[in-house]
This record gives sequence, structure tokens and C-alpha cells, in this order.
Amino acid sequence: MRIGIAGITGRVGRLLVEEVQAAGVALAGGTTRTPDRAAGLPPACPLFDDIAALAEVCDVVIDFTHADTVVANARALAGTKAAWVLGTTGLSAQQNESVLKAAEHVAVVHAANFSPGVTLVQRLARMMGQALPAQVYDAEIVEMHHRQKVDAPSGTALAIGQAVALGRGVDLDAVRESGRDGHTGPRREGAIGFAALRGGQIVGEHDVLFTSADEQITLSHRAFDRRIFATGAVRAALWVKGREAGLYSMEDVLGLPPL
Ligand SMILES: NC(=O)C1=CN([C@@H]2O[C@H](COP(=O)(O)OP(=O)(O)OC[C@H]3O[C@@H](n4cnc5c(N)ncnc54)[C@H](OP(=O)(O)O)[C@@H]3O)[C@@H](O)[C@H]2O)C=CC1
Ligand SMILES: O=C(O)C1=N[C@H](C(=O)O)C[C@H](O)C1
Repeated sequence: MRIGIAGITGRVGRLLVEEVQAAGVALAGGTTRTPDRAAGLPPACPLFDDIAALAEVCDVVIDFTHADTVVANARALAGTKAAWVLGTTGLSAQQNESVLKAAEHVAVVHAANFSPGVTLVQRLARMMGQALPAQVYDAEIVEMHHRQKVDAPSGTALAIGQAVALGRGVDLDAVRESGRDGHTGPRREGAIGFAALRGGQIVGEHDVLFTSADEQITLSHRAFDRRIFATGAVRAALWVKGREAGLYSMEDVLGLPPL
């Protein structure tokens, strides 16, 4: 088993190096556009500027980079035998489409959040979306992250929103309200609201609130250490090796029964 890391110099990339080694798996190398940022990586770790070249020497590529890489990475990996564990967030509709296309050719595990806890929160959010009528319970999602984060709302917040929308049987894009400001008018019935906060070194905080006139139910998740994403992604990589082409989720990796 050989794992490669796209974005190996990044915050998550560097933790992935440690977690791949801790799992006793061969680290095949990583991609970087800036090899001078490679200080601190294992001395023998091969570096590539091209994900296709990395994929040639891997069974699985774990990719935590930037949304701008996704279309090119999807095309490159579709032409190889390596599976793709994709954690990058902030994807446009077209970038998401390219992930689906790649999954016709290779196995892809795509998750906005590789922590087991968030995977369960998503499932609970879907169940609550189904059980709590939208006419009575207002759903709002609040997230907070470190000041370096470049996309908002977080991929996790959007995935939780998707789960609520799925539970309610609605299209998230049709009911989404993000970043309210100014004379917004009253809250639209059935809206799913998002608020994104940024500051300091917060690893990742997500709350989903269902509020009626009479009660409030809140699901909360706090990531205390970014390592939780790296251990989850390595777990996904070990799980996906040798699987047939298709799009898989962290629910599949954890073996949760279908809802
Ligand atoms: N799914 C999950 O569980 C999680 C997902 N994430 C997501 O993973 C991604 C990476 O997060 P994080 O490690 O914190 O980010 P960093 O910015 O620390 O790392 C990203 C790395 O990607 C590389 N890169 C390649 N192409 C680009 C580009 N076009 N623009 C910017 N960087 C590029 C950079 O390396 P170089 O300069 O060497 O090329 C950079 O070091 C984000 O989308 C984030 O939201 C984060 C945590 C958990
Ligand atoms: O950029 C981050 O840091 C994180 N990104 C992911 C997201 O957008 O949901 C996951 C996690 O919350 C950390």
C-alpha cells in the first residue's frame, strides 16, 4: 500500500505525512508548487509538481489543496489507477461535477470533513430535518474557523445544510440564506441559514440549530485538533484501496447503514 499526498506542505498535508507513517504505510511522496516550503518533510520524500506523476507511484492519493486544483486533479486522476481521497472544500458546481466524472473511472472518497463526529452530526441533521417540520423549526448553521481559511461557509456547514435539506426533501440552493446584512426582511419560511465566523487559530466549530417558538435543539461539534481530519483521511485511504470506481462518502468508510 502506497499513499501520496497532494498539498503536502499544507496545514493538513503535514499532519497527513505523520499519520501515514503512524499507520505503517509507505509514503510515496507529495505534490507542491513550492518545493522550498518542504522543510520538515521526511528527507527521502519524493516531491512532484504534477499530481498525475504522483498517482503513478501510489495506490491512493489524499488531496487537501484548494478548489482551483480540483478540475485538473480530477482529469489527471481519472487517467490513472490510483484512488482519490478528496478533502478540499469551497468547490463550485462545475468543480463538483468534475469529481463525479472522475468517480466514473476511479474510486473517490469525497468528504468536506473526515472526522467521525461530523459524519454523525450530518446524519443526525438529516434525521432532524426529516422529523422537525420546516414551517415550525427554523434551521440555522453557524461555523467558526481560523483566520487563514479561504472559503465560506465551510464545506462542513454546507454538507450539514445539504443533510437538513435532504431530510426536508428540498433543494438547498432554493432555500439557502447566507451572510444576512442590512434590510433583509423577515426570515423566509423554510430557509436554511448560514453564518460564518473567522478568527485566531480555531480548528473548526459547527453548530446546527433548530428553533421553534417553543424550543431549541442544537447539535454542536468542536474539532480540538486538526489531526482528526488527517487520521480520518488515512482511514478512508486504507478503506478505499482496491475498491471499484465510484463516489464514496465518510459514511461508507465508517460502515454506517443506509438511511
Ligand atoms: N475534508 C476535511 O476534513 C478538511 C478539509 N480541509 C480543506 O482542505 C483544504 C486545505 O486545507 P489546509 O491544509 O488548511 O490549507 P493550506 O493552505 O495549509 O494547504 C493547502 C496546500 O495546497 C497547496 N496548493 C496547491 N494548489 C493551490 C492553490 N491553487 N492555491 C492554494 N494552495 C494550493 C499549497 O501547497 P504548495 O504551495 O506547496 O503548492 C498549500 O500548502 C482546504 O480546502 C480546506 O478547507 C481542511 C481541513 C479538514
Ligand atoms: O479549512 C479548514 O480548516 C477546515 N475546512 C473544512 C471545511 O471547510 O468544512 C473542514 C474543517 O472544518 C476545517
